[in-house]
Amino acid sequence: MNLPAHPQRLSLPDLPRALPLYGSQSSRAIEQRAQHELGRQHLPAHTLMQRAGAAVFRLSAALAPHARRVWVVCGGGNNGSDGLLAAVAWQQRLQPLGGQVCVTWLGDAQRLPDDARHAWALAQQAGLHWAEAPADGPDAPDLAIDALFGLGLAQAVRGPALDWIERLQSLPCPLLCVDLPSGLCADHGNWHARAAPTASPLRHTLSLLTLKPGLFTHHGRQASGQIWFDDLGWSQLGLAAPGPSAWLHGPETPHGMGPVPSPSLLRQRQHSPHKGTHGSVIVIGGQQPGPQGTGMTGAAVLAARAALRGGAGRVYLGLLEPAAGTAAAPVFDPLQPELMLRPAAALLHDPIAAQSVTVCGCGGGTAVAALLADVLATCPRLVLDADALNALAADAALQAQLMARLDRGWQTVLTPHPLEAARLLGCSVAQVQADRLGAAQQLAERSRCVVALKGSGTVVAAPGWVPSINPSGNALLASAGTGDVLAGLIGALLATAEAGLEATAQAAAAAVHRHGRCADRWPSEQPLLCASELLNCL
Ligand SMILES: NC(=O)C1=CN([C@@H]2O[C@H](COP(=O)(O)OP(=O)(O)OC[C@H]3O[C@@H](n4cnc5c(N)ncnc54)[C@H](O)[C@@H]3O)[C@@H](O)[C@H]2O)[C@@H](O)CC1
Ligand SMILES: Nc1ncnc2c1ncn2[C@@H]1O[C@H](COP(=O)(O)OP(=O)(O)O)[C@@H](O)[C@H]1O
Repeated sequence: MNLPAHPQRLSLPDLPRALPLYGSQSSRAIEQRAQHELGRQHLPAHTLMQRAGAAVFRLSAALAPHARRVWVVCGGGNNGSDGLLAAVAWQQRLQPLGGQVCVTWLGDAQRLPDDARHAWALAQQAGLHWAEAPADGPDAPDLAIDALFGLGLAQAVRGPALDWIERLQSLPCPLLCVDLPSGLCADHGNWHARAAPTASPLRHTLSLLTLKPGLFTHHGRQASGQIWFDDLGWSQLGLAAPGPSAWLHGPETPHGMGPVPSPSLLRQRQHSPHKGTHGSVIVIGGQQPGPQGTGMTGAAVLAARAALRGGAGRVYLGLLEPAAGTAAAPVFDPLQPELMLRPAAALLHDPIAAQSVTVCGCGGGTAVAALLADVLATCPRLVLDADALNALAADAALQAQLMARLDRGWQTVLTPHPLEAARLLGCSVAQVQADRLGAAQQLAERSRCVVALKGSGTVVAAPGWVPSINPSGNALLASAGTGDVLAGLIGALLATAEAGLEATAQAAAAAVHRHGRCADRWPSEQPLLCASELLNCL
């Protein structure tokens, strides 16, 4: 048998290059092409499945080399057949050692696809031990393989599989999920069983033939654990793949352009830059305390500081006017005196606005709505965040103004979290989360903007392009103010980017990646990362 190359450990977040992701439909098309080509080359029937089974066995043996009691849970489709072949290989290994493989099988022997029938026959010959559940106590499994459902999971799981999935995901031993964790939707990262699994360092997923987008967004990262990839020899077949459903962001950009130079690289290359070389950023936001005492000045300050730390040469902070009878705006930021504070309206009417990137909305409250038409009309390069997005969602005239910006060659980046995206799309948060790639793309097409839909696996989309999923970041970022830091950082990277939609999308994706990587590099002994600490890592 032609053995596949070793499974490759995906070292997130720093991939050497962007990786194509294929949803269930394109994965099946790729499988068909591979099967056809293998047949044309006169390789034996079931070669692909044999390779998949061998890859599962090999990786599981590497993860748990001393395992003696292996529980393999198999479904009645081809995911299950990969599991059955791995179970047979484990049986051959463990028999002389006195160990045991226990197989739980959910299938109908009368209605099996071709590959699965073959695997079933091999499993019968091997004399595996079949049971509804593994032993408990001292004989409990020390390795488990989840081969219940993969690409074929069509709807919410019902019946005994629900209990098996729950049990698999909570075992105190290493678990290898075949292709996808059973319960996870390959296309969207939705969870179709009971409660989505909590994170576990014992969990691994080996994605076969293709990498699927659902592994990297919504519930995907948490449910999959460490992700591995084996292309089952696809790259050696020399066949053209269909266009990817999405990209997993890497240093080579997803849309075929060269790498985006970071401001620090620019500085290294040039000897005599001046502050103008590194671009200017204006931050507009920070509603100040009104008569009720509520204010959000800090959000705009975070964004402005992030723009500075992100490499912008000059940063202006335009705080929204205080309401009559309330305290005057601060005149400078004592912790970051480099920031230049001006009233927001004055900045908008200064020629600086035409030459800068404007980040608008952080902590903007209700006050930002009054300025938004002016911002859309005067700022050629714009990042809209938070309350600017909410104001936009509530006003059709502003939306029309936003859409028209691209005709002037003006670029806009929208940075919604799922609730803001739902408001903009006129749907529910659940609908956004159920198809994050689709929601981001729809919003990008509708608004004619670059969109960064935030959350686990932030999606960056632009009109007419294949979206990308960001592989960096973690739940440490789930705290107030980290989004403001991201908005400021996008502003900084845009300030030195080329003009045009592609360069804008690249800069946004690069900023999202850098922001997430700070959280990934945060020392594990420090359990909390607040937004102002995040600033120090940019
Ligand atoms: N396409 C590929 O990329 C390759 C696929 N292989 C494996 O084959 C898998 C795809 O095989 P299949 O198409 O047979 O799909 P699966 O094996 O993932 O699932 C299909 C089976 O699950 C049942 N099922 C689906 N949803 C259910 C639900 N909600 N509740 C209960 N039962 C449900 C179906 O009736 C069917 O019996 C991949 O995930 C992978 O593991 C590998 O063998 C080789 C390459
Ligand atoms: N679980 C998570 N995994 C990765 N990134 C996350 C997670 N939760 C939040 N984030 C990131 O944290 C930031 C939060 O932004 P946002 O919701 O706008 O917060 P705020 O408005 O309080 O600043 C976004 O960049 C988002 O992608």
